[in-house]
Amino acid sequence: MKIDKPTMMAASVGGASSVFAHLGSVIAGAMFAWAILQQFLPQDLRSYVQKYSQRFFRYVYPYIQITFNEYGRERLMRSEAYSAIENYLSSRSSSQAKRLKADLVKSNQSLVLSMDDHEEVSDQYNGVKIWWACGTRGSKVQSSSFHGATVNESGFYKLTFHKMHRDLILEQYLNHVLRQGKEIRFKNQQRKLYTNNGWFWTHVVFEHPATFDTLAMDPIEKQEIIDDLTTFSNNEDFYKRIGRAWKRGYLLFGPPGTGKSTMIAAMANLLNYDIYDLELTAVRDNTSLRRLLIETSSKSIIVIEDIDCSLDLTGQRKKKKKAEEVKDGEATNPEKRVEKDPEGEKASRVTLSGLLNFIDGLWSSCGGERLLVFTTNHIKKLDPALIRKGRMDKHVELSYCRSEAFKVLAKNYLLIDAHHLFDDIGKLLNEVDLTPADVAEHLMPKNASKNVDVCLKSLVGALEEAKEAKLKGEENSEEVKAETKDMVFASSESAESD
Ligand SMILES: Nc1ncnc2c1ncn2[C@@H]1O[C@H](COP(=O)(O)OP(=O)(O)OP(=O)(O)O)[C@@H](O)[C@H]1O
Repeated sequence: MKIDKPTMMAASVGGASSVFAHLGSVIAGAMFAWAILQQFLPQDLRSYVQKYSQRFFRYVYPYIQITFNEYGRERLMRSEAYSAIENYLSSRSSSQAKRLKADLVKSNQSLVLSMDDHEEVSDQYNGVKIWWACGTRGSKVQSSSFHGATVNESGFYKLTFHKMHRDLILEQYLNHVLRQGKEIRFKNQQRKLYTNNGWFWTHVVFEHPATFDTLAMDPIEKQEIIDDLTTFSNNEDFYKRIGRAWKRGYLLFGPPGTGKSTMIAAMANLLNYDIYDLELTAVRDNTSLRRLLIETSSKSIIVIEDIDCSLDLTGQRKKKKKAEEVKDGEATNPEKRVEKDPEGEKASRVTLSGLLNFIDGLWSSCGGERLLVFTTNHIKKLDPALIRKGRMDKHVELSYCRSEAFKVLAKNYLLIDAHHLFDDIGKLLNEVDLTPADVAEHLMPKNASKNVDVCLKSLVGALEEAKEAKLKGEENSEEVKAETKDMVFASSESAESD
């Protein structure tokens, strides 16, 4: 059965004016009769008539309407449902509505269209037709304040459908609209990079260009990570079914300059997630940590970089280890030491158990889609409780640049897939340890013409130097070993003769 909404059952264009004239006189007549009746009918009888006329109207009018307001009663926050509907209707509005509103998103790069007030569009769901109308309540009130006008306007969407489809619309269609609308919003939305300033977050627009295509690492391992991430992101129902919070922990480890931060940016770009870069040393205590983490939104990556340096996560205060860390840590990554805020470290009382309680407990009650990523240059320094499976589900080692990873860098930096120096470079890279950051430095354009040969020869030179230094180092250590052996042998001989 084909159902048409009454407002859409307009007569043909030719008879429209006579229909409206007739309708107008009927309404005017009814209003006049009602006004007269109100004069003479007693109060009780009047409300009785009102009640039954409404019932009658409901009975003959077979449509249900639902209104979604832009703001709640407090007018503080824009309703999420309203935004989701606006996004969901965007494509239908641009193809059906005659009057549209336009908005710019993503640094003015893309235009989002929505229907203007009093426009109406239709939608189909499982063969059922649905109508959406848009309107505004209130008005712009001119005020004498410095800002000129106070906006009291609030938009709304009105959904109309036949009452025989009530269950389908309420149980399935509305969920479908909200879910799709949120997805569209995430795609259009600019991603943000949040950092914590003490116990509150501040953010900037996140525009890191790294992707998994530009990340230099073993291609098989890379594909595994991409599959793992996309499976995680598409599996809300699975997590619900098995009763687990929709979260996944990644531990990225490896020497400095091997691409841990770059991989986090690539993850965010792949999944369209925001990043929350949590600086633990700036968090005073476990309560502040909990507050910060509760404020993180769904579809986000919460990152704790250099977790081994962030805090003493064995539950002891940082002070004890400070001398030791400065001694062995500065050699591996001097920059990190400079970044450390001694004030923050003094003030921070975040403990390992506070962090673990959050990872295990809090997310389960918050719901939402979140990745937790820890990075470290020294995996052995970490407490095993922190990185056990279930907390850190996937351990990814980012290591020195080998020939496969080099090919990715050459393609990105020099736009080449092959070169006669590739074989030599591949062999040398397998013999010495150079980080992708070091290799990339040699592939940066040396002059305006971006000479490929110059770049690759510079890399070969650096690799040969590194090989020579390695061989020398090995020879020296052999000599030292031999000398030590001789000394041990001599001292044991003298001990025996004694
Ligand atoms: N695997 C990689 N693929 C592509 N580029 C890389 C890779 N590793 C490093 N780089 C380049 O080197 C620079 C430093 O890399 P990145 O900051 O990601 O390393 P990191 O492992 O996080 O280092 P750290 O431990 O010091 O934080 C980046 O700007 C990036 O361009």
